Amino acid sequence: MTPELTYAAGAVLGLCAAVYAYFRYALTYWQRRKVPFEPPTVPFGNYAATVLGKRSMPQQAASLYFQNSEEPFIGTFFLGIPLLQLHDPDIIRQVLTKDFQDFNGRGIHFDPTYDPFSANLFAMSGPAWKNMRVKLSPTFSTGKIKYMFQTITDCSVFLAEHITESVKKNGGQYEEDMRELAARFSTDIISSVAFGVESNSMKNPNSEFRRMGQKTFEPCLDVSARQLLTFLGAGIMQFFRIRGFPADVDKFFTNMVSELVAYREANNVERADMLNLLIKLKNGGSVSPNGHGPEDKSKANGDDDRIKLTEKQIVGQVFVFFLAGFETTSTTTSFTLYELAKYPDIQEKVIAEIDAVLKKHGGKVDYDTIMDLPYTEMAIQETMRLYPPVPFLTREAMVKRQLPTTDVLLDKGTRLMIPVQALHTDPQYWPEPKKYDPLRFTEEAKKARHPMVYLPFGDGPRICIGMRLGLVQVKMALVTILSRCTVSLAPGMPFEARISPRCIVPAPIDGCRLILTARAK
Ligand code: HEM
Repeated sequence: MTPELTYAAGAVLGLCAAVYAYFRYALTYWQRRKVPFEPPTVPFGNYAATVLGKRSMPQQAASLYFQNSEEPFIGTFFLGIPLLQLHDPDIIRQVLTKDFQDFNGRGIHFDPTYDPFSANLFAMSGPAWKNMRVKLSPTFSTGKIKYMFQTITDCSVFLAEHITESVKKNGGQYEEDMRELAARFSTDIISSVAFGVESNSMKNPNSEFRRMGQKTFEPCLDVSARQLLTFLGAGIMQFFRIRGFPADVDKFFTNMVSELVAYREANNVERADMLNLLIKLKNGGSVSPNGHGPEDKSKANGDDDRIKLTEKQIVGQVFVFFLAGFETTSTTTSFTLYELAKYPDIQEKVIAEIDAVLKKHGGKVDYDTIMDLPYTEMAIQETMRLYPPVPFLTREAMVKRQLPTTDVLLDKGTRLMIPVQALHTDPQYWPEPKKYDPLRFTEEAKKARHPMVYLPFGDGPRICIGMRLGLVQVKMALVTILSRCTVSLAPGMPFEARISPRCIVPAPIDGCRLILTARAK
């Protein structure tokens, strides 16, 4: 071996030893703080199974939870990064609500200096988040959802036509992957209500919008790695200047929004969509919470309420609406249909309720019809218990302080994680947790349970801003489909869904293939 090679080999060995020593020390973080912890390994911490693609991040968090369910919290690591996993519902309540001020960040990737998309409501923290949340909240009020309802109805016409034509063409019965169909339907809705653009995904499964949606959620290595790092490895993203989304997705949305903004401003176009409201905010106004109406200048509170949105900020917000709004609702729709296909007695009750409500409202599907479906809503809630579209929540300690109700001192910047999927299936809160039973969500049953063991939309001031819109979308899809067809499992579909170990949002490995049979009229 030449002296140069010997030198290089020594340097590499030295570097490896230094990295190993760093990890060994970093991984004693919780031990040094006397926090109960699950023993980590170098270099993946407690998430080796996730990094190696064997168990998704929420599946691994659930596994850590059930190994330590008697502990109110445990110290874990993603790579060398400490992550405090909370189990006790009282501590979770304090963090999400009462002590929110000190835990208002998500601790996820946020760096607009090289990744402007990261400057979105989901990722922001502190006063900037609060200011943006105040500005955007009226966009999701009941009045605004009623205002957008016609757009949602228009999209459901395409879904209805697709189903009616397909059953007719196939002699009254046919097979469809409802996961894909629900994704196309929710892509149409969200692109209309967010951008005022007809994505045409119902008619054209290869539409640009649908392709972009697939690109952001497909279970490939690139997407999985970006998602994992976005949530758990913000520092690594920043260090290597990795963007949250592939460059072509970024470019597609940025170009589209700037063209739309320029066109609407030049032609004074007003549309019933979120972009319209964001353009108003860009031009210095606030928006009234109830309906389209004129800008509500009386709401100005004198300080930051009058700060204008920039075009980049608009892009970040509409993109996060698209992202947060389409996969969550389509996942919920398709898993609800899957469970109803498995349990015909529950399906019958949902259909009977839909029929009765349609009769009561003269066959019209308007906002009031959709809000008059309590049993269907309970079925949806039960679906989100078993398959929470956002299966964990994160928060960040914004100051050095105690973990609520304990004497554990948290450093500023400590990441906290709430394993929603695990809480939703813990037998101490949910007897027979695997059983699909909408009656878990009667008013009495809900009152009897700790509210923090069911968190499909999160809780506290950062609760999902699109919750009402999301539920309207899911109910609209169910009404449109089940008023026309019944559903049953297609041959070969497993009775217990196998969930992909590569995705953060629960994705069934076998898809959601169902048989749709035209209902006798
Ligand atoms: C079934 C449908 C949906 C589910 C299950 C869902 C779930 C969630 C969850 C769990 C959070 C985090 C809450 C927390 O940290 O406490 C969240 C945040 C958020 N969601 Fe949703 N979501 C849904 C639909 C939507 C829709 C339709 C939109 C918009 C079009 C939307 C936009 C957002 C945004 C912008 C945030 C960030 C809020 C903030 O940080 O202030 N979501 N969602």
